[in-house]
Amino acid sequence: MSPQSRTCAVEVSGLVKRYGSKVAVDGLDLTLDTGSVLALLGPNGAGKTSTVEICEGFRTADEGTVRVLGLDPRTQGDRLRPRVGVMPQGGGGYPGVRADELLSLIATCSANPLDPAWLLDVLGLTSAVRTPYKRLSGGQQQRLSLACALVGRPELVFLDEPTAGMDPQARRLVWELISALRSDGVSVLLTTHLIDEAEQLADHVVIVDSGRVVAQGSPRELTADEPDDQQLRFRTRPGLDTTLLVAALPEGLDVREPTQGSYLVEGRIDPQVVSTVTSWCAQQGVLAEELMVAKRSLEDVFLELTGRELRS
Ligand SMILES: Nc1ncnc2c1ncn2[C@@H]1O[C@H](COP(=O)(O)OP(=O)(O)OP(=O)(O)O)[C@@H](O)[C@H]1O
Repeated sequence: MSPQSRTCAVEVSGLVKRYGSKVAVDGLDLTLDTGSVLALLGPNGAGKTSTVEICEGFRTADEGTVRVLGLDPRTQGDRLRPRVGVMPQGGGGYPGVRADELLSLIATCSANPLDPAWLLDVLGLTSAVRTPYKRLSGGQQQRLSLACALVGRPELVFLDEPTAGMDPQARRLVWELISALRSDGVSVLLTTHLIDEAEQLADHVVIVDSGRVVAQGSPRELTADEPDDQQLRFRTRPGLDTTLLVAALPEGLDVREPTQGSYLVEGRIDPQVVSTVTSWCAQQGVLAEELMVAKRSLEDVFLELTGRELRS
């Protein structure tokens, strides 16, 4: 898409959100292109939900500007609501309401809703339609919440941790649905702390930590899928002196032991490098276990940028 024809579903600039002395969002910028999927990826407490809830109009920003479908969510919410779907974190249904009742109620608020029965079927909830909300499993509540976000045929959906608490099968189903939304031209802004979710779904990933953007780009850009930017990983006895290995490897390759017994060789990995590493291990009298060559993951990118693991 040329820059001229690019349109934005969400534009956030210089966003700041404070709770008392706590700065939850600290000058955050992001842009969601129309018809694409943006993943806001970060650890617990990074400021993802605060950002999304400001975009949804549920919270007020302390500083910065937010435009959603060209409108201000705080003052023009009435015009936005019919066009936007929201899946909040943690469900939010009334304890006694049945799945079909809740979805039908929300459908009546829309001018041209999807068929609730069809949507419940797509989301694998047909057997639970008459179950009260409080008796649904966490994963079923999540899927019902997603159905509520989608039943009004929104142009834009906000999904806050959409697959939290789901089993792998349900997670796969939701991923397929999000991909289908994208194919239909719906814009999606989702939050997640799951690397694979961001990698699988997102056109654009914004990595946040402590309320700030630490990196952003497509998953491919962020992991720099270049031949010179690979890793050879293996596990063996902790604390080996890698000086001789570094000397035996071609210039430009780096060897580290980031966690005990887990070794990383970084740079251009070719067959000769693999051979040198296994020979060195043999000289040390150790076996290189779980040896693999891979590109950098988003997890590695996060670790490099923040010095912490994403799940911490
Ligand atoms: N209503 C509130 N009052 C006070 N502090 C809050 C409030 N809401 C969030 N915070 C704090 O602001 C910071 C950012 O929280 P936020 O929920 O936006 O992050 P998050 O990235 O969505 O985290 P999670 O993945 O756990 O949902 C956290 O330190 C949190 O404790």
